[in-house]
Amino acid sequence: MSFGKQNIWQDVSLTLPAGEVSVMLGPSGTGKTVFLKSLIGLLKPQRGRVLINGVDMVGGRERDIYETRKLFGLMFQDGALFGSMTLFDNIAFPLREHTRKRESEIRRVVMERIELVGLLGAEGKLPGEISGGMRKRAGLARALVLDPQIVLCDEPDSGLDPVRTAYLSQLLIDLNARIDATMLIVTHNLDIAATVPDNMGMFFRRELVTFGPREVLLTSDEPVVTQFLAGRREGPIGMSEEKDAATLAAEADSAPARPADAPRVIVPQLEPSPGLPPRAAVIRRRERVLGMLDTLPPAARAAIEDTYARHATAPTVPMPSAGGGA
Ligand SMILES: Nc1ncnc2c1ncn2[C@@H]1O[C@H](COP(=O)(O)OP(=O)(O)OP(=O)(O)O)[C@@H](O)[C@H]1O
Repeated sequence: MSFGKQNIWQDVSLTLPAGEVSVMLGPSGTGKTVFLKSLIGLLKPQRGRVLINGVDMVGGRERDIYETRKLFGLMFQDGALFGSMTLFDNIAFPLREHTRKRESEIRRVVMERIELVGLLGAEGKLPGEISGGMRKRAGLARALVLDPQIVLCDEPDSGLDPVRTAYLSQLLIDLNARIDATMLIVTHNLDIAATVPDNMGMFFRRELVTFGPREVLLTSDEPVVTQFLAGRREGPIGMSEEKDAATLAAEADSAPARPADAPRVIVPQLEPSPGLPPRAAVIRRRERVLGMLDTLPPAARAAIEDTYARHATAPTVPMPSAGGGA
């Protein structure tokens, strides 16, 4: 994928596991948003394919691409709401644009989604009258009105405080339990990364460094991954994305010795709130991941075996249900 002479990334190859939640990490400017836009055919890489239900979103017929786009729910960074419309009208917008549903049916769907994201009572407000967290949840509600099979969220946490981010994490997992959609979340938030996804990937140096079960990235020894997860200055990621070899060497000389291979603790993944159905993705993922164990690095394998050995008895991670006025 390039813009003029600027190469953003290349050789990106992955399959998003159906119905599972995946998170994409990577320093700023590595092309994560460009990647999301490529998935829906809004940006077209010079080479390669993006197959969604057999339709190539890069080289396919525009008509097919247009139809396939309806499978997606998109939540962009700022919620991308129309400032002059109430939350209700904002959330109803895709239904009015893309369907011939009657107003009474639109009202039913919109109110259901508003309840899902914990915004009941705020439907008559304008985007400017509510907090950033509420705007994000409204953006999520709007992404859900057309019953998407694939949900793409671009930095849903940006600008949220840690508590709101925790609510949002729970909301994303609850959503997956309810609608069983394939979800891809781009985030810089390490708490979301640690607790939400089934799978994780990372962009760096114009490529996809890794993509696979969460345990692979969370136990990875790749310097770029460990630096990112620890939020350290020392490492290959610099202020303008990449450090040169001389800076790295100087850093290595002056760096205090780090404790040798301190065991990495993998935080348990969030479970749906009480009262919700279990996530269908969990069962599918278990089979898929156990089937690929032999291909994974030893640390990831051990972590996965450990997770599944404890899973039957593991307590759920208690989180309050998403609600309240973020
Ligand atoms: N339509 C476009 N035309 C030209 N350049 C673009 C376009 N869209 C994105 N870029 C460039 O592509 C690069 C990657 O941008 P992108 O927004 O995908 O990064 P990102 O990884 O999502 O960053 P961040 O984490 O900061 O949001 C940037 O250098 C950006 O300027």
